[in-house]
Amino acid sequence: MRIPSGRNHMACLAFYNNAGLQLLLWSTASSSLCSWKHRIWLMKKKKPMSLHTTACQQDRPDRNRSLLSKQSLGQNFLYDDGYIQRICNQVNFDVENGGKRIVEVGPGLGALTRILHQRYPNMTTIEIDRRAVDHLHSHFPRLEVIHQDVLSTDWKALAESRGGPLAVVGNLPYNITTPILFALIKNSCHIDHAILTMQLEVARRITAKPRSKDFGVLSVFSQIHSKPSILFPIPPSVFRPIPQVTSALIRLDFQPQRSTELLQHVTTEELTQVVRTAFQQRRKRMSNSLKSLTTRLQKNLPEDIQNRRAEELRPEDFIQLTEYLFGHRENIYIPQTLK
Ligand SMILES: C[S@@+](CC[C@H](N)C(=O)[O-])C[C@H]1O[C@@H](n2cnc3c(N)ncnc32)[C@H](O)[C@@H]1O
Repeated sequence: MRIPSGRNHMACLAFYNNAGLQLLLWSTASSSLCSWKHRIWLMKKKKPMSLHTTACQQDRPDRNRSLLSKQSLGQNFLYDDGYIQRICNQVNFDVENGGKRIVEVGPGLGALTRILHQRYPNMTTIEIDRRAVDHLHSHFPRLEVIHQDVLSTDWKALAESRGGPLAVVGNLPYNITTPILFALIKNSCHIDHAILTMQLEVARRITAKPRSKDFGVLSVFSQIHSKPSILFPIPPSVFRPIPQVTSALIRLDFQPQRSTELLQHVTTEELTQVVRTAFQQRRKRMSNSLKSLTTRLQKNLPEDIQNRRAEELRPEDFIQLTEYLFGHRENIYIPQTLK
């Protein structure tokens, strides 16, 4: 096979994901000059590049080639400028203080940070990956980067040090999305709102209504503590490596006053026991699904509730049910939810 030396005839670009499966190849040359043989030869010759690398993009911090993504840290980096801009456009908070109360979770290579930090110079970021922390320090010397596991964040202390409830933003590591959400919910009085990228499937569970298949534990707790809404879906193609699932940007407006009022007679532990037990067998009648709990608490469910299923109750109904089961109220009235 004749190997052409036609580097000047074409510009071929190849980048692989970390499994070496994704390949994008394009050519600016005419098809006659850029034969498939030539392309394959170039692909073999070229060492696989790490993510985010093209010759013209090396000056962009979020197109850095030295940081290979780690699946274990849920590193699917945002790659599409249109979506990066759309996500950043949703953030509008604490402008007068340079965004002192904005916290980005998992900034990674800085796809969102690059834009947010320009507008909010006093924002804070929390990142676990040492390589990303070093990268951020070198590209954004004035950026506040906390090198730690977001799950060990003391949200109360952070909010107090930043002057009030926070706006938490970020493209979440998908492997720990649910624990992060529960940590935010638990600290909802220190968080004003959150704008987060996550799997569409999780976003649907957060916003699901009773009697839908997605309605469950996450829906109940998210909706007691916040007003959640899906802002827009995000296709897999805008991330590198490309994930297998569609994502979504979601906004949760925390409502600490409302949740404190709703939860004044029950503890979170009591509510958690009831909701989790009920949803363990979501299709069963409550007389069955809650049997272990009612036996232990020596309570009989009112007849009206016995035949209902967990997925038919609204979040506030679970609070009433918990109050009743733990002896904080005599009667309960749970209306039938509309189909
Ligand atoms: C989905 S990537 C998002 C990166 C970047 N924001 C973007 O959109 O391109 C998730 C980021 O969270 C970081 N991360 C993963 N687990 C973390 C944890 N427990 N605490 C803090 N950061 C974490 C990863 O290192 C990674 O940078």
